[in-house]
Amino acid sequence: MSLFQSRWEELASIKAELACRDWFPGTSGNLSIKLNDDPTTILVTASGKDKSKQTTEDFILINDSGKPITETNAKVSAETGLHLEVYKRTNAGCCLHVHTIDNNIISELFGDEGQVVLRNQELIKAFNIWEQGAQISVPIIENIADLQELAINFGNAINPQVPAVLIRNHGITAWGKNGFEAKKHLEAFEFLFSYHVKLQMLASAKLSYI
Ligand SMILES: CSC[C@@H](O)[C@@H](O)C(=O)COP(=O)(O)O
Ligand SMILES: [Zn+2]
Repeated sequence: MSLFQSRWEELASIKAELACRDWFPGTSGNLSIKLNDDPTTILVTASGKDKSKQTTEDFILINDSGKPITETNAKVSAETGLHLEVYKRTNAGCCLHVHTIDNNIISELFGDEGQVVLRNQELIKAFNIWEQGAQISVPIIENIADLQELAINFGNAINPQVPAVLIRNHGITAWGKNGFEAKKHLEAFEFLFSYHVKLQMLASAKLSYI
């Protein structure tokens, strides 16, 4: 199997799994996986598609400027610029962007602080942080309509030690050195966000009964 085919299948399988979790509502979300460095080649999702469906036009091969390098009628993801920032600034091999209710609520709850600090959770070990009292701080940037400016702000917010950035009331972009690690990181962040949202809800429900 060629490298192109194996990366295509790897990304298609991640896409199918995330779709089963309902993480691509309303055609939202975009995914990418790197094939090569020097010159950089990346498979990225086509824009505006129903990401719960599998088609032969799901991914487009692009260069490090985001331009397709094979013949295609499809358009690259509107948020390709954000993926390129990740590949430029980290050792990522795969990058996943999803909109979920939990990541949107967390981004709004902590948006004014510009970060959310996650701590006291076993699953922090998914980020390869093993010490007692471990914590991880996820940057949060404002969502703006100008996607070029959004990509610049997103790139500036990247901390190579933390494999994700939240975009306020929009979604999360998480990455890893390969597809397996990117999905592991994304799932761990979403677990931690869901835990915090539910805990916060329980805390405020309890207060209102007192
Ligand atoms: C249809 S709402 C979502 C989009 O505006 C965007 O944020 C998104 O995640 C998907 O864009 P896409 O161009 O399909 O990759
Ligand atoms: Zn998006």
